[in-house]
Amino acid sequence: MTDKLFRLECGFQNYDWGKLGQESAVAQFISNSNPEIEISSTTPYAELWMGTHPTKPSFNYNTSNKLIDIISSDPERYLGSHIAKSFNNDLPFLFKVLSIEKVLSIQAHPDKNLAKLLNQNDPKNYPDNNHKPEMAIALTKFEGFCGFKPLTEIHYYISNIPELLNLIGGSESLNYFNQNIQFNSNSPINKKILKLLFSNLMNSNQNDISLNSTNLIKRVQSNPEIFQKFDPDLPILIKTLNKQFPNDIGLFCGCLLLNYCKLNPGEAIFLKAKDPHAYISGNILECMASSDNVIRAGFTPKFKDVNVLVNNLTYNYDSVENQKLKPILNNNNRLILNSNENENENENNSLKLYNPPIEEFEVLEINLSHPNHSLNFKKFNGPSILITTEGSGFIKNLESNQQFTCNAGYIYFISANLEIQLISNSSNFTSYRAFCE
Ligand SMILES: NNC(=O)[C@@H](O)[C@H](O)[C@H](O)COP(=O)(O)O
Ligand SMILES: [Zn+2]
Repeated sequence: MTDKLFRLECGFQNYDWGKLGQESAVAQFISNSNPEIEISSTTPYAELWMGTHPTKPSFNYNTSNKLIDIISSDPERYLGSHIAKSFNNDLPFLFKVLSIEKVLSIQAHPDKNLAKLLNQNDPKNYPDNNHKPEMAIALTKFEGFCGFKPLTEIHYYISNIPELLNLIGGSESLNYFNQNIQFNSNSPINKKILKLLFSNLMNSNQNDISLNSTNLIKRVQSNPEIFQKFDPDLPILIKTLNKQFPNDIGLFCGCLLLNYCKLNPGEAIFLKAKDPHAYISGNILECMASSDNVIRAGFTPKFKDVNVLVNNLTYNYDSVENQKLKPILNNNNRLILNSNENENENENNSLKLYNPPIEEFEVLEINLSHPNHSLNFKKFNGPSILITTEGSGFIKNLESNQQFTCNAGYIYFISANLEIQLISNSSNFTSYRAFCE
Protein backbone atom coordinates (compact mmCIF):
# COMPACT_ATOMS: atom_id res chain seq x y z
CA MET A 1 0.00 0.00 0.00
CA THR A 2 1.31 3.45 -0.91
CA ASP A 3 2.25 5.77 2.00
CA LYS A 4 -0.03 8.69 2.82
CA LEU A 5 2.68 11.20 1.80
CA PHE A 6 4.51 10.65 -1.48
CA ARG A 7 6.27 12.61 -4.22
CA LEU A 8 4.63 13.18 -7.61
CA GLU A 9 6.01 13.13 -11.14
CA CYS A 10 3.83 15.55 -13.11
CA GLY A 11 3.19 16.08 -16.82
CA PHE A 12 3.44 19.32 -18.78
CA GLN A 13 1.95 21.01 -21.86
CA ASN A 14 3.99 22.71 -24.60
CA TYR A 15 1.22 25.09 -25.72
CA ASP A 16 2.46 27.71 -28.19
CA TRP A 17 2.01 30.65 -25.78
CA GLY A 18 4.42 29.27 -23.13
CA LYS A 19 7.79 30.81 -22.25
CA LEU A 20 10.67 29.15 -24.12
CA GLY A 21 13.18 26.73 -22.58
CA GLN A 22 14.71 27.62 -19.25
CA GLU A 23 12.97 31.03 -19.38
CA SER A 24 9.87 29.09 -18.37
CA ALA A 25 9.18 28.45 -14.68
CA VAL A 26 7.52 25.22 -15.82
CA ALA A 27 10.77 24.08 -17.47
CA GLN A 28 12.78 25.09 -14.41
CA PHE A 29 10.47 23.12 -12.10
CA ILE A 30 10.33 19.97 -14.25
CA SER A 31 14.10 19.83 -14.81
CA ASN A 32 14.76 20.55 -11.12
CA SER A 33 12.42 17.73 -10.21
CA ASN A 34 13.70 15.30 -12.83
CA PRO A 35 17.17 16.15 -14.23
CA GLU A 36 16.73 13.43 -16.89
CA ILE A 37 14.17 15.62 -18.67
CA GLU A 38 15.92 17.48 -21.52
CA ILE A 39 14.79 21.14 -21.83
CA SER A 40 14.94 22.49 -25.39
CA SER A 41 15.64 26.23 -25.65
CA THR A 42 13.27 26.58 -28.61
CA THR A 43 10.30 24.73 -27.07
CA PRO A 44 7.54 26.53 -25.13
CA TYR A 45 6.86 25.08 -21.67
CA ALA A 46 3.39 26.44 -20.88
CA GLU A 47 1.72 24.38 -18.17
CA LEU A 48 2.69 21.93 -15.41
CA TRP A 49 -0.33 19.76 -14.45
CA MET A 50 -0.62 18.36 -10.91
CA GLY A 51 -3.60 16.08 -10.44
CA THR A 52 -5.54 13.12 -11.83
CA HIS A 53 -7.15 14.69 -14.95
CA PRO A 54 -6.72 12.08 -17.74
CA THR A 55 -5.44 14.66 -20.27
CA LYS A 56 -2.13 14.83 -18.36
CA PRO A 57 -2.24 12.61 -15.22
CA SER A 58 0.34 12.67 -12.42
CA PHE A 59 2.28 9.61 -11.18
CA ASN A 60 3.99 8.43 -8.00
CA TYR A 61 7.57 9.68 -8.50
CA ASN A 62 9.15 6.49 -7.10
CA THR A 63 6.80 3.72 -8.26
CA SER A 64 5.40 5.32 -11.45
CA ASN A 65 1.92 4.23 -10.42
CA LYS A 66 -0.77 6.61 -11.65
CA LEU A 67 -2.09 8.93 -8.91
CA ILE A 68 -5.70 8.05 -9.80
CA ASP A 69 -4.92 4.31 -9.44
CA ILE A 70 -3.38 4.87 -6.00
CA ILE A 71 -6.43 6.88 -4.91
CA SER A 72 -8.84 4.31 -6.40
CA SER A 73 -7.12 1.53 -4.39
CA ASP A 74 -8.42 3.12 -1.17
CA PRO A 75 -10.32 6.41 -1.73
CA GLU A 76 -11.13 6.91 1.95
CA ARG A 77 -7.44 6.57 2.91
CA TYR A 78 -6.21 9.09 0.35
CA LEU A 79 -9.18 11.47 -0.03
CA GLY A 80 -11.00 11.05 3.27
CA SER A 81 -14.58 9.71 3.35
CA HIS A 82 -16.33 13.08 2.88
CA ILE A 83 -14.36 14.08 -0.24
CA ALA A 84 -14.37 10.53 -1.65
CA LYS A 85 -18.17 10.49 -1.46
CA SER A 86 -18.66 14.08 -2.68
CA PHE A 87 -16.33 13.80 -5.68
CA ASN A 88 -16.85 10.26 -6.95
CA ASN A 89 -13.60 8.92 -5.46
CA ASP A 90 -11.47 11.38 -7.45
CA LEU A 91 -9.37 14.45 -6.71
CA PRO A 92 -11.71 17.49 -6.92
CA PHE A 93 -9.11 19.93 -8.22
CA LEU A 94 -6.40 20.31 -10.86
CA PHE A 95 -3.37 22.38 -9.78
CA LYS A 96 -1.11 23.99 -12.40
CA VAL A 97 1.90 26.23 -12.94
CA LEU A 98 1.57 28.46 -16.03
CA SER A 99 4.50 30.34 -17.57
CA ILE A 100 3.09 32.79 -20.13
CA GLU A 101 5.06 34.46 -22.95
CA LYS A 102 2.14 35.17 -25.35
CA VAL A 103 -1.53 35.90 -24.76
CA LEU A 104 -3.80 32.89 -24.17
CA SER A 105 -7.10 32.52 -25.98
CA ILE A 106 -10.06 34.77 -25.28
CA GLN A 107 -12.01 32.13 -23.41
CA ALA A 108 -14.53 31.12 -20.82
CA HIS A 109 -15.27 27.83 -19.09
CA PRO A 110 -18.64 26.09 -18.88
CA ASP A 111 -20.74 25.54 -15.77
CA LYS A 112 -21.77 21.94 -14.98
CA ASN A 113 -24.91 21.89 -17.14
CA LEU A 114 -23.17 23.34 -20.19
CA ALA A 115 -20.13 21.08 -19.66
CA LYS A 116 -22.33 17.97 -19.78
CA LEU A 117 -23.92 19.16 -23.04
CA LEU A 118 -20.63 20.12 -24.69
CA ASN A 119 -18.93 16.87 -23.65
CA GLN A 120 -21.85 14.83 -25.01
CA ASN A 121 -21.99 16.71 -28.34
CA ASP A 122 -18.30 17.36 -28.90
CA PRO A 123 -16.04 15.17 -26.71
CA LYS A 124 -13.02 15.92 -28.90
CA ASN A 125 -13.06 19.63 -27.97
CA TYR A 126 -14.67 19.24 -24.55
CA PRO A 127 -12.94 16.21 -22.95
CA ASP A 128 -14.88 15.98 -19.68
CA ASN A 129 -18.30 16.87 -18.23
CA ASN A 130 -17.08 19.09 -15.39
CA HIS A 131 -17.26 22.82 -14.78
CA LYS A 132 -13.96 24.74 -14.59
CA PRO A 133 -14.03 27.69 -12.21
CA GLU A 134 -10.43 28.75 -11.68
CA MET A 135 -8.15 30.92 -9.59
CA ALA A 136 -4.81 32.43 -10.65
CA ILE A 137 -2.18 33.42 -8.04
CA ALA A 138 0.64 35.58 -9.41
CA LEU A 139 4.18 34.26 -8.81
CA THR A 140 5.66 37.17 -10.79
CA LYS A 141 4.06 40.32 -12.20
CA PHE A 142 1.07 39.05 -14.19
CA GLU A 143 -1.30 40.61 -16.72
CA GLY A 144 -4.59 39.27 -17.97
CA PHE A 145 -8.06 40.15 -19.22
CA CYS A 146 -10.80 39.26 -16.75
CA GLY A 147 -14.50 40.09 -16.95
CA PHE A 148 -16.22 42.93 -18.81
CA LYS A 149 -15.12 46.49 -18.07
CA PRO A 150 -17.44 48.79 -16.09
CA LEU A 151 -20.25 50.12 -18.31
CA THR A 152 -18.93 53.70 -18.22
CA GLU A 153 -15.60 52.53 -19.67
CA ILE A 154 -17.31 50.45 -22.38
CA HIS A 155 -19.46 53.50 -23.20
CA TYR A 156 -16.32 55.62 -23.56
CA TYR A 157 -14.65 53.17 -25.97
CA ILE A 158 -17.69 52.60 -28.23
CA SER A 159 -18.24 56.39 -28.35
CA ASN A 160 -14.63 57.35 -29.11
CA ILE A 161 -13.16 54.53 -31.21
CA PRO A 162 -14.87 54.32 -34.64
CA GLU A 163 -13.22 50.99 -35.49
CA LEU A 164 -14.86 49.36 -32.45
CA LEU A 165 -18.18 51.03 -33.23
CA ASN A 166 -18.06 49.72 -36.79
CA LEU A 167 -17.75 46.15 -35.53
CA ILE A 168 -20.43 46.30 -32.81
CA GLY A 169 -23.14 47.44 -35.22
CA GLY A 170 -22.43 51.14 -35.88
CA SER A 171 -24.46 54.15 -34.70
CA GLU A 172 -27.62 52.06 -34.39
CA SER A 173 -25.95 50.01 -31.63
CA LEU A 174 -24.58 53.14 -29.98
CA ASN A 175 -28.06 54.71 -29.93
CA TYR A 176 -29.55 51.50 -28.52
CA PHE A 177 -26.86 51.54 -25.82
CA ASN A 178 -27.41 55.25 -24.99
CA GLN A 179 -31.20 54.93 -24.86
CA ASN A 180 -31.36 51.78 -22.75
CA ILE A 181 -28.26 51.40 -20.55
CA GLN A 182 -28.77 51.89 -16.82
CA PHE A 183 -25.42 52.96 -15.39
CA ASN A 184 -24.73 52.05 -11.71
CA SER A 185 -27.28 49.25 -11.85
CA ASN A 186 -27.32 45.48 -12.24
CA SER A 187 -30.43 45.58 -14.40
CA PRO A 188 -30.80 42.59 -16.75
CA ILE A 189 -31.21 45.08 -19.64
CA ASN A 190 -27.51 45.95 -19.25
CA LYS A 191 -26.48 42.31 -19.81
CA LYS A 192 -28.83 42.12 -22.79
CA ILE A 193 -27.20 45.19 -24.34
CA LEU A 194 -23.68 43.84 -23.64
CA LYS A 195 -24.60 40.51 -25.20
CA LEU A 196 -25.95 42.21 -28.36
CA LEU A 197 -22.83 44.34 -28.83
CA PHE A 198 -20.50 41.41 -28.08
CA SER A 199 -22.42 39.12 -30.46
CA ASN A 200 -22.20 41.66 -33.30
CA LEU A 201 -18.50 42.08 -32.65
CA MET A 202 -17.64 38.38 -32.40
CA ASN A 203 -19.60 37.54 -35.56
CA SER A 204 -17.88 40.19 -37.70
CA ASN A 205 -16.36 38.86 -40.91
CA GLN A 206 -12.57 38.71 -41.15
CA ASN A 207 -12.37 41.39 -43.87
CA ASP A 208 -14.11 43.91 -41.60
CA ILE A 209 -11.93 42.82 -38.67
CA SER A 210 -8.73 43.20 -40.72
CA LEU A 211 -9.73 46.62 -42.09
CA ASN A 212 -10.73 47.94 -38.67
CA SER A 213 -7.67 46.39 -36.98
CA THR A 214 -5.37 48.19 -39.43
CA ASN A 215 -7.16 51.47 -38.74
CA LEU A 216 -7.20 50.80 -34.99
CA ILE A 217 -3.41 50.41 -34.96
CA LYS A 218 -3.08 53.65 -36.98
CA ARG A 219 -5.28 55.43 -34.42
CA VAL A 220 -3.26 54.00 -31.53
CA GLN A 221 -0.10 55.35 -33.17
CA SER A 222 -1.52 58.78 -34.05
CA ASN A 223 -3.76 59.41 -31.01
CA PRO A 224 -2.60 57.16 -28.14
CA GLU A 225 -4.19 59.52 -25.61
CA ILE A 226 -7.67 58.38 -26.68
CA PHE A 227 -6.77 54.89 -25.40
CA GLN A 228 -5.13 56.09 -22.19
CA LYS A 229 -8.16 57.47 -20.39
CA PHE A 230 -8.36 54.51 -17.98
CA ASP A 231 -4.91 52.91 -18.36
CA PRO A 232 -1.73 54.52 -19.75
CA ASP A 233 -0.45 51.11 -20.89
CA LEU A 234 -3.34 50.23 -23.22
CA PRO A 235 -1.70 51.54 -26.44
CA ILE A 236 1.41 49.41 -25.84
CA LEU A 237 -0.74 46.38 -25.05
CA ILE A 238 -2.76 46.74 -28.28
CA LYS A 239 0.44 47.02 -30.36
CA THR A 240 2.07 44.07 -28.55
CA LEU A 241 -0.95 41.78 -29.00
CA ASN A 242 -1.33 42.83 -32.64
CA LYS A 243 2.27 41.65 -33.20
CA GLN A 244 1.40 38.30 -31.56
CA PHE A 245 -1.95 37.88 -33.35
CA PRO A 246 -2.23 40.40 -36.26
CA ASN A 247 -5.75 41.66 -37.08
CA ASP A 248 -7.34 39.42 -34.45
CA ILE A 249 -10.81 40.00 -32.98
CA GLY A 250 -9.11 39.80 -29.58
CA LEU A 251 -7.77 43.36 -30.13
CA PHE A 252 -11.35 44.56 -29.81
CA CYS A 253 -13.10 42.12 -27.46
CA GLY A 254 -10.05 41.77 -25.18
CA CYS A 255 -8.37 45.19 -25.15
CA LEU A 256 -11.50 47.36 -25.43
CA LEU A 257 -14.25 45.38 -23.66
CA LEU A 258 -12.52 43.26 -20.97
CA ASN A 259 -10.76 44.51 -17.83
CA TYR A 260 -6.98 44.80 -18.25
CA CYS A 261 -5.90 43.34 -14.93
CA LYS A 262 -2.33 43.61 -13.55
CA LEU A 263 -1.32 41.53 -10.52
CA ASN A 264 1.76 41.84 -8.33
CA PRO A 265 3.25 38.64 -6.88
CA GLY A 266 0.86 37.26 -4.24
CA GLU A 267 -2.27 38.85 -5.73
CA ALA A 268 -4.99 36.63 -7.19
CA ILE A 269 -8.09 36.62 -9.36
CA PHE A 270 -10.99 34.16 -9.35
CA LEU A 271 -12.90 33.40 -12.57
CA LYS A 272 -16.33 31.87 -12.15
CA ALA A 273 -17.63 29.54 -14.87
CA LYS A 274 -18.75 31.61 -17.91
CA ASP A 275 -16.62 34.66 -17.01
CA PRO A 276 -14.66 35.83 -20.10
CA HIS A 277 -10.89 36.06 -19.65
CA ALA A 278 -7.48 35.67 -21.33
CA TYR A 279 -4.15 35.59 -19.54
CA ILE A 280 -1.49 37.82 -21.14
CA SER A 281 1.88 37.38 -19.40
CA GLY A 282 3.74 36.21 -16.28
CA ASN A 283 4.14 33.11 -14.12
CA ILE A 284 1.17 31.95 -12.05
CA LEU A 285 -0.15 29.09 -10.02
CA GLU A 286 -3.62 28.16 -11.21
CA CYS A 287 -6.10 25.98 -9.36
CA MET A 288 -9.38 24.84 -10.86
CA ALA A 289 -12.09 22.23 -10.63
CA SER A 290 -10.68 19.16 -12.37
CA SER A 291 -11.54 19.92 -15.98
CA ASP A 292 -9.97 20.83 -19.33
CA ASN A 293 -13.06 22.43 -20.89
CA VAL A 294 -12.10 25.70 -22.62
CA ILE A 295 -14.52 27.64 -24.88
CA ARG A 296 -12.34 29.84 -27.11
CA ALA A 297 -13.13 32.74 -29.45
CA GLY A 298 -9.98 34.75 -30.21
CA PHE A 299 -6.16 35.07 -29.93
CA THR A 300 -5.70 31.38 -30.68
CA PRO A 301 -4.94 28.89 -33.49
CA LYS A 302 -7.02 26.31 -31.60
CA PHE A 303 -10.69 25.37 -32.14
CA LYS A 304 -12.95 28.41 -31.66
CA ASP A 305 -16.59 28.03 -30.61
CA VAL A 306 -17.75 31.65 -30.99
CA ASN A 307 -21.50 31.12 -30.72
CA VAL A 308 -21.17 28.87 -27.68
CA LEU A 309 -19.07 31.56 -26.01
CA VAL A 310 -21.37 34.46 -27.01
CA ASN A 311 -24.49 32.59 -25.89
CA ASN A 312 -23.14 31.44 -22.53
CA LEU A 313 -21.18 34.29 -20.91
CA THR A 314 -22.31 35.78 -17.62
CA TYR A 315 -22.06 39.34 -19.05
CA ASN A 316 -21.14 40.53 -15.57
CA TYR A 317 -19.26 43.82 -15.54
CA ASP A 318 -17.20 45.23 -12.71
CA SER A 319 -13.98 47.06 -11.87
CA VAL A 320 -10.63 45.30 -11.98
CA GLU A 321 -10.22 45.73 -8.22
CA ASN A 322 -13.48 43.85 -7.58
CA GLN A 323 -12.27 40.95 -9.72
CA LYS A 324 -9.30 40.34 -7.40
CA LEU A 325 -9.45 37.64 -4.69
CA LYS A 326 -7.99 38.86 -1.41
CA PRO A 327 -6.08 36.20 0.59
CA ILE A 328 -6.68 35.69 4.32
CA LEU A 329 -3.39 36.40 6.13
CA ASN A 330 -1.92 34.24 8.90
CA ASN A 331 -5.20 32.67 9.92
CA ASN A 332 -3.35 29.96 11.83
CA ASN A 333 -5.85 28.26 14.04
CA ARG A 334 -7.80 26.35 11.39
CA LEU A 335 -4.84 24.71 9.64
CA ILE A 336 -1.77 24.94 11.87
CA LEU A 337 -1.07 22.69 14.87
CA ASN A 338 1.75 24.74 16.38
CA SER A 339 5.07 26.08 15.23
CA ASN A 340 8.38 25.03 16.86
CA GLU A 341 9.82 28.51 16.84
CA ASN A 342 9.95 31.42 19.22
CA GLU A 343 7.66 34.43 18.87
CA ASN A 344 9.91 36.73 16.83
CA GLU A 345 10.57 34.01 14.19
CA ASN A 346 6.82 33.55 13.97
CA GLU A 347 6.38 37.14 12.86
CA ASN A 348 8.56 36.55 9.78
CA ASN A 349 6.77 33.45 8.53
CA SER A 350 3.66 34.03 6.50
CA LEU A 351 0.57 32.06 5.60
CA LYS A 352 -1.83 33.32 2.92
CA LEU A 353 -5.08 31.42 2.36
CA TYR A 354 -6.73 31.90 -1.03
CA ASN A 355 -10.27 30.62 -0.54
CA PRO A 356 -12.63 31.25 -3.50
CA PRO A 357 -16.41 30.76 -3.16
CA ILE A 358 -16.45 27.18 -4.48
CA GLU A 359 -16.09 23.76 -2.84
CA GLU A 360 -13.39 22.13 -4.98
CA PHE A 361 -10.26 23.87 -3.71
CA GLU A 362 -8.42 26.38 -1.55
CA VAL A 363 -4.70 27.23 -1.85
CA LEU A 364 -2.40 28.01 1.10
CA GLU A 365 0.86 29.86 0.47
CA ILE A 366 3.43 28.91 3.14
CA ASN A 367 6.55 31.02 3.50
CA LEU A 368 9.19 30.13 6.15
CA SER A 369 11.41 33.16 6.19
CA HIS A 370 14.61 31.74 7.74
CA PRO A 371 16.41 28.36 7.96
CA ASN A 372 15.36 25.96 10.76
CA HIS A 373 11.84 27.31 11.02
CA SER A 374 9.09 24.72 11.06
CA LEU A 375 5.31 24.61 10.92
CA ASN A 376 3.14 21.65 11.92
CA PHE A 377 -0.11 21.27 10.02
CA LYS A 378 -3.30 19.79 11.39
CA LYS A 379 -4.97 16.82 9.71
CA PHE A 380 -6.89 18.24 6.74
CA ASN A 381 -10.24 16.51 6.08
CA GLY A 382 -9.28 16.01 2.48
CA PRO A 383 -6.40 15.61 -0.01
CA SER A 384 -3.66 18.15 -0.81
CA ILE A 385 -1.01 18.68 -3.45
CA LEU A 386 2.00 20.76 -2.36
CA ILE A 387 4.61 22.33 -4.66
CA THR A 388 7.72 24.17 -3.50
CA THR A 389 8.42 27.19 -5.68
CA GLU A 390 11.37 28.84 -3.86
CA GLY A 391 14.11 27.95 -1.41
CA SER A 392 14.50 24.50 0.10
CA GLY A 393 13.43 22.49 3.10
CA PHE A 394 11.80 19.25 4.13
CA ILE A 395 8.32 17.77 4.46
CA LYS A 396 7.79 15.26 7.26
CA ASN A 397 5.04 12.68 7.73
CA LEU A 398 4.30 13.06 11.46
CA GLU A 399 2.72 9.58 11.62
CA SER A 400 5.65 7.61 10.17
CA ASN A 401 8.34 10.26 10.82
CA GLN A 402 9.55 9.84 7.21
CA GLN A 403 11.09 13.07 5.91
CA PHE A 404 11.56 14.14 2.29
CA THR A 405 13.43 16.96 0.56
CA CYS A 406 11.57 19.94 -0.87
CA ASN A 407 13.38 21.95 -3.56
CA ALA A 408 11.84 24.28 -6.18
CA GLY A 409 9.67 22.12 -8.45
CA TYR A 410 9.29 19.22 -6.01
CA ILE A 411 5.65 18.15 -5.70
CA TYR A 412 3.99 16.00 -3.03
CA PHE A 413 0.59 14.36 -2.57
CA ILE A 414 -0.62 14.63 1.05
CA SER A 415 -3.46 12.28 1.95
CA ALA A 416 -6.42 13.31 4.05
CA ASN A 417 -6.18 13.06 7.85
CA LEU A 418 -2.37 13.23 7.96
CA GLU A 419 -0.38 15.65 10.10
CA ILE A 420 2.71 16.92 8.30
CA GLN A 421 5.53 19.30 9.21
CA LEU A 422 7.42 21.69 6.93
CA ILE A 423 10.99 22.55 7.94
CA SER A 424 13.09 25.18 6.18
CA ASN A 425 16.81 24.86 5.51
CA SER A 426 17.06 28.06 3.50
CA SER A 427 15.60 31.54 3.77
CA ASN A 428 12.33 32.22 1.95
CA PHE A 429 11.31 28.55 1.74
CA THR A 430 8.01 28.95 -0.13
CA SER A 431 5.43 26.28 -0.95
CA TYR A 432 1.81 26.27 -2.10
CA ARG A 433 -0.64 23.67 -0.82
CA ALA A 434 -3.82 23.16 -2.84
CA PHE A 435 -6.45 21.26 -0.88
CA CYS A 436 -10.11 20.43 -0.49
CA GLU A 437 -11.86 19.62 2.77
N1 LIG B 1 -7.31 30.55 -17.99
N2 LIG B 1 -6.45 29.49 -18.13
C1 LIG B 1 -6.91 28.27 -18.32
O1 LIG B 1 -8.09 28.05 -18.40
C2 LIG B 1 -5.89 27.15 -18.44
O2 LIG B 1 -6.13 26.22 -17.38
C3 LIG B 1 -6.03 26.48 -19.79
O3 LIG B 1 -5.30 25.28 -19.87
C4 LIG B 1 -5.51 27.46 -20.85
O4 LIG B 1 -6.39 28.51 -20.93
C5 LIG B 1 -5.43 26.85 -22.19
O5 LIG B 1 -5.24 27.99 -23.02
P1 LIG B 1 -5.39 27.83 -24.57
O6 LIG B 1 -6.66 27.07 -24.75
O7 LIG B 1 -4.19 27.12 -25.03
O8 LIG B 1 -5.48 29.22 -25.09
ZN1 LIG C 1 -9.27 29.90 -18.23
